Amino acid sequence: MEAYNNIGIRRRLRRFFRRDGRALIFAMDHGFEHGPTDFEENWEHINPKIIIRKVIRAGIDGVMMLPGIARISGEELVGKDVGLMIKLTSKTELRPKEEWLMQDQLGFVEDAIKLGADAVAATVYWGSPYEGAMMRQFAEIASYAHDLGYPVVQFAYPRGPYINEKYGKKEDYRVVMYGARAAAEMGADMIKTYWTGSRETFAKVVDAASGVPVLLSGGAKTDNPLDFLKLVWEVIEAGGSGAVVGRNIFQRENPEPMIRALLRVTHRNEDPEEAAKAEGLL
Ligand SMILES: O=C(COP(=O)(O)O)[C@@H](O)[C@H](O)[C@H](O)COP(=O)(O)O
Repeated sequence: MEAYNNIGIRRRLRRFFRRDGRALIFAMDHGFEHGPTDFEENWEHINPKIIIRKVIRAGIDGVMMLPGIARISGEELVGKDVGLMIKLTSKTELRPKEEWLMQDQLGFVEDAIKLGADAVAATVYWGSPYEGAMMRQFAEIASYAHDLGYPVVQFAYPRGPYINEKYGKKEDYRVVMYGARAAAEMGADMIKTYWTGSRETFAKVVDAASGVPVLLSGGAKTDNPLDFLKLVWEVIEAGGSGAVVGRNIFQRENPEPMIRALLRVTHRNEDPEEAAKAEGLL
């Protein structure tokens, strides 16, 4: 059993990562996690079928979404060479603010498998008063998924009152590094986390994960596409394994050139300015 499920995990992880060990993954959980207003900049992308068609056409390596979005846009993914990651925890911003530090389970590993997932994902807010509940939730998802040969991705986000008190912000490299390390120690197969502000500090986060791939969590859309390309370039230079990007893709009217430029930076180590020029972004 052990040998079988290990092979399953490795094969399924490769559906996201190219031979260079890097991946560009499109994130579309915002309608739930931030609310549909995130799509107002480019309203047609509220329809997952439309944006998923575009990101696949541009050559994205993988997509990440909640179970219902995978159900709605499922046809777009059939027969396509793209990894599917289903996220099984979330929270809305409608709940009382004191509970924003918790993500709850909204689906099950079996649901993700039925939808054709290649990996499942769950968030842990390291430093939250609900940290223990999210650890338990992650452990249950991981134990079940690993038994069946499915990789598990942790969105390892430091977030909580003591972090702000002690370090000033959740992006301080010491706490991002701590979260990534905790995710690796829990048995995550891939880690998604925040930018720490510099290549040197992000490299320490990568070191702390000790071989578990660390991907950037994109963040808010930058006005200038070049700024975001530069950020992803820094991640790659720091030893990061790529990026999981939502708003910098779906909030752009024409996301395909941006995706192609991101792929150039991620997989060809292309200079961000050259990549932007090549795709007509400058
Ligand atoms: O993790 C998320 C939210 O994080 P957040 O609480 O906004 O820090 C997701 O909704 C997104 O998948 C993630 O932020 C990646 O999308 P972008 O940040 O690139 O839009």
